[in-house]
Amino acid sequence: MDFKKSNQIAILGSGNIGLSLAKGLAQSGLYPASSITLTRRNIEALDEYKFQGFQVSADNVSASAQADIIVLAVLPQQLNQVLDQIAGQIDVSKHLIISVISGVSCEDIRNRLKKDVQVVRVMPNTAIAIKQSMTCISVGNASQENIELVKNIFNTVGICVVINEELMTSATALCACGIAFFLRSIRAASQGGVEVGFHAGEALKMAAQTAKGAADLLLQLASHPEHEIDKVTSPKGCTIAGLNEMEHNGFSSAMIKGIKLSAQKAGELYDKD
Ligand SMILES: NC(=O)C1=CN([C@@H]2O[C@H](COP(=O)(O)OP(=O)(O)OC[C@H]3O[C@@H](n4cnc5c(N)ncnc54)[C@H](O)[C@@H]3O)[C@@H](O)[C@H]2O)C=CC1
Ligand SMILES: O=C(O)[C@@H]1CCC=N1
Repeated sequence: MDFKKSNQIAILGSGNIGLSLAKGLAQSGLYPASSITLTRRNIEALDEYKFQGFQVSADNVSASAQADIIVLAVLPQQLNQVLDQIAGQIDVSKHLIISVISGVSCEDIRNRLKKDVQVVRVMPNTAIAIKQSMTCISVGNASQENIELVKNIFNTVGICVVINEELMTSATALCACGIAFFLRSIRAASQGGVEVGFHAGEALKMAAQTAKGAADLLLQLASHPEHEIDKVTSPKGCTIAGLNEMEHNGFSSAMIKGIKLSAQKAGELYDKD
């Protein structure tokens, strides 16, 4: 199968992640807006995207028939209805299915759709809208050519890694939910900043840039967090005082427990029947 840039993508379920993906793809230049069909039940909510050149539709069946790549981006509890709708349209020699749905295996989708259709499971995060997603991929039964195609797409809108499918719910917690966890940390830091004297707007900007700098220290220097922390904590200084106070209040423990619970919950979202 030869998927070219001009080929058609249908995103079934254009909510938060579906639209973030659409924005990232169009911004990347890999797929122009005109090659992407966005579906949802109430298409008036997509007027802004129609204006930007995306195709919009309430009809999953015709959108799937016209597409080469079908992205499943509805909630787990909405999936079976969508799969049953489009099953008759699936052409195994043409279609590639990309599912971003948490807790649903490639096999679950093949069992409901068509046994031999190629399905890849992908877990992006909302930073895909600005081409900064950490995306995990499990390749299912896809051909090497389609695996390369999917890797190319998700490397264009961020960074992707291929992982075993049994780790996909863990990836959901760490990377997809992770966006919310880090955003809440930044928000909390900004609230601390207000307590020590800054206006809310400037505190948020200062906290966000500080978080970005911390992440880039790790990414650009391939450094370990504790190595970088050791450089900040002067003996008897204010950093270690603040850091230890946070740890006494369960900072690391709260993050670890939250990620574990999210991963567990991600595995319980889909009811096959
Ligand atoms: N929000 C996120 O950051 C991420 C979400 N996911 C997964 O993506 C999926 C969607 O999540 P969200 O975007 O957060 O949910 P959402 O509720 O914002 O989006 C789902 C969209 O599907 C539409 N929809 C429902 N039934 C439909 C149907 N029959 N035909 C067409 N459209 C239909 C809804 O109107 C809604 O716009 C979930 O399965 C979630 O696990 C995966 C990675 C990240
Ligand atoms: O909260 C959720 O269930 C979805 C999956 C990952 C991010 N949002």
